[in-house]
Amino acid sequence: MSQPAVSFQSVSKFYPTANGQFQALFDVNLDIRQGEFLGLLGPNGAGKTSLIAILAGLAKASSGRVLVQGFDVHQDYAQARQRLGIVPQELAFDPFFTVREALQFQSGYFGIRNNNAWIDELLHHLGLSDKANSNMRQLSGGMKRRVLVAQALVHKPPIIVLDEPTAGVDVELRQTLWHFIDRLNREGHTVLLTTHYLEEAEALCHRIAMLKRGRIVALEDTTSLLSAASHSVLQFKTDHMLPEELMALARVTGRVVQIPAKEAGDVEVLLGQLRQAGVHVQDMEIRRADLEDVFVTIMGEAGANDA
Ligand SMILES: Nc1ncnc2c1ncn2[C@@H]1O[C@H](COP(=O)(O)OP(=O)(O)OP(=O)(O)O)[C@@H](O)[C@H]1O
Repeated sequence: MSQPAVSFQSVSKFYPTANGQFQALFDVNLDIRQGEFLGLLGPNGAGKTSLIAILAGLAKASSGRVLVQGFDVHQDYAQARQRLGIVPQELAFDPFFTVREALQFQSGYFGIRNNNAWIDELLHHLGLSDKANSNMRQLSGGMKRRVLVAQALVHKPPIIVLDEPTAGVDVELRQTLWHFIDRLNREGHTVLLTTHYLEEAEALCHRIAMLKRGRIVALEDTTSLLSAASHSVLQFKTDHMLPEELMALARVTGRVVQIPAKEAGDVEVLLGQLRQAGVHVQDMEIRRADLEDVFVTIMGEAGANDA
């Protein structure tokens, strides 16, 4: 098998806190294959940002190591960093640069001169061509986010790392971004994505890693993960309170209730329970489990005893 694009090897991370050491990552092992699109999912505080900060060389693992195409992110920092394009969560720019200057500056950081042809292509694909000469401070938040993506890609990195790139951005940018990233992935770039938008992960990622309280609790092809979750979901709307035994199983968002059902017989039982409790059900449907259902199930099961 060829060398992984990224290899996390027994990575642990402790943070000093007022109450002593806090362990954020526990012996994480994860290989990202060359050319794959891997989704790293986990609830708030699971350790995703810590893992990416270690990969980016911004934080040091307390133990273990991370290799980028065989280069250690600490010992061989420059070679590892050159291979990574990291789109960070937060927006930080020099407000006096124009968009093009910011991208030229970033190219210079990687020792690349005369990068204008690729910069033009990036601007075009990210819908920024008409902003090339605008000052960074004149751009909206969504436009700045596009520049962050362009900056991460100026040196055509083989590995693209996106840390919640679509948090709080509009549908148009999401579509532009995914179209472009998907194309780069098909051209051979490896992509690591963290996101809380499970629909995006389901649509884009070949493989999903799930992290819970600093441990990998699932690592599987997206399709196997979905087909292994053989259950269906009974979904309906209601204005009534559910009986306690169903409340424990259900995912409730406003008026929408979703309850896992393994077989057709279960649906009948559930409907019987609802009728008996006087719960009036509207817009009922039975659908296949999606990644969000799988995520909720795995997060509920995994490490339930180590809280
Ligand atoms: N500098 C720090 N000092 C102490 N604890 C920290 C520090 N950075 C992170 N943590 C803790 O480590 C754990 C993992 O945090 P991390 O930011 O990596 O999670 P995350 O999965 O990225 O979460 P989110 O989805 O909210 O961004 C959390 O419990 C967090 O409080």
